[in-house]
Formats: sequence, structure tokens, C-alpha cells
Amino acid sequence: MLEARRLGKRFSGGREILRDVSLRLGQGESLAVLGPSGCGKTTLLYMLCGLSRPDVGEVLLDGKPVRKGTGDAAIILQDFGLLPWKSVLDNVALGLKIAGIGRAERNERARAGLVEVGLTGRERDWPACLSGGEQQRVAIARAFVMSPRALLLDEPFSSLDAITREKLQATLLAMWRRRGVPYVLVTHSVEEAVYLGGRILLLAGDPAGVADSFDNPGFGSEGYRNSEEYYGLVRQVRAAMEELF
Ligand SMILES: Nc1ncnc2c1ncn2[C@@H]1O[C@H](COP(=O)(O)OP(=O)(O)OP(=O)(O)O)[C@@H](O)[C@H]1O
Repeated sequence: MLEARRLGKRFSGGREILRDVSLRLGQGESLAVLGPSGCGKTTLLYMLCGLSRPDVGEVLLDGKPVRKGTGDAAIILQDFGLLPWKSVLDNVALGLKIAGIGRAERNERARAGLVEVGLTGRERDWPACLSGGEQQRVAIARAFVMSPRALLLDEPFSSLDAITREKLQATLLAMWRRRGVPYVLVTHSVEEAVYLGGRILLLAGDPAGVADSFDNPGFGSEGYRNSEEYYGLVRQVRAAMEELF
């Protein structure tokens, strides 16, 4: 269970970015966050994984304060965040290495992670030899091999073409189904939010807070993207955004 309790954040200079943001996400659940540019979505994700400390409130993972660098709450970024001087295998194994896991075990886990994301045989390649979609697959494998208890994704597919994006969305859903790791996805795409979020939060205001939320029980299911339910919710969320943003 990932729980944010009444988070507030100010940056130096005193500007208040976020106020009173709360959320709860249990095993096997997912949440998509939409909000205008600059409203604090990335800041929220950083607080959820312990990379940034809230000024007010707290983030709990299974009842304990979240800590950075543990891999308990893993984050996947838009620009993939791979180390260019390390091979694909070493990139996937990086978090395991930092966690002190021996070479044989971390390589085995990293290889299994690469199989899961469809990159068998690319272990020795450099990140620069991979397409954007393949690099993001490496980043997804790197996050999942840590067996995180929560996964945070910051616009992970936004720089990819439509077909690659859909393939990676399917990869994310397949891994989520297998492992049940709850995830929070920040996106600018209403369609992506409605396809991948079991709940959808709209952040708005100055400072930003949770302005609206929508339940989305059908998310991620086979054929959902072509269903009336999906299109109806896309329209509903879009209308709420037009009013709020
Ligand atoms: N370390 C920092 N110091 C000062 N201000 C910051 C810092 N990090 C972010 N900000 C400011 O906080 C606000 C929220 O930034 P954040 O990146 O969280 O927004 P966002 O909603 O993710 O934006 P986008 O959708 O454009 O990616 C912005 O105005 C940004 O300039």
C-alpha cells in the first residue's frame, strides 16, 4: 500500500506548488495523474518515491516512511535515465548492484527482466544502439527486477511514436498483471490515463491539489480502448479538464 497523506510542497523562494494532496494505492491498483504543465506532477512523483521530501504531510509504503535509494518505490522517467557507458545488461542490473546483490544473481535477474520486456539477445549492446522504445523497455526491466512495492512513471511513453507507445503500454500492463505492483502514472494524454489508470486524478489550482477524480474499473482490459465505456470516460475527463485547467 502506497499512501500519501496531505502532502504540501514549497520550493526555495517560497512558492507553494502543491497543497493537501492525498492518495492511497493498494496492491494491484493503478492511478493516472493529469494536470496542466508545471502544476507539480513530477514533484508529486519525486515525493512518492522519497527523492524529494514534502514540507507538509508524509508518504508511507506499507505503513513505513518511504526512503530513497531502496528501490522500494521505483521511478521510470521520460528520458529513460540509462547510463550510456554501461551495457544494457549492466543498466538493468544497476539497482541490484547498488543493493549489494552479487554479480551472478544480479545478472541472472537482469537477463530474466530483459526476456520479460522482449529484449533477449541485446544484453551486450550499448543504450545508444537501441531505439527510444527499446531504451524505455530497458528502463522498465530495470525498475521491475528490483521487485519494487510501488512503481512511479513520469510521462514514460510521451516521446515515442503511437505504435511503440501502445506496445510499451501493453508491456507495462503485462508486467503489472504478473506482479500486481501498484503504479502511479503521470501523463499528458487523456487517452493514456483512461487506458492505464484504475483511477484518474486531476491536479489543478495554484497551489495545485486534487481537483477531481474518476474511477475506471475497466482499464487495461482486452478491447477496452475500443469500448463505449472508454470513449465515454475520455469525454468526461476532457470536459472536466477544460473546466479546471
Ligand atoms: N527544484 C526546484 N526548485 C524550484 N522550483 C522547482 C523545482 N522543481 C520544480 N520546480 C517548479 O515547480 C513547479 C512544478 O514542477 P513539476 O516539474 O513538478 O511540474 P509538472 O506538472 O511535472 O510539469 P510538466 O507537466 O511540464 O512536466 C514548476 O513551476 C517548476 O518550475
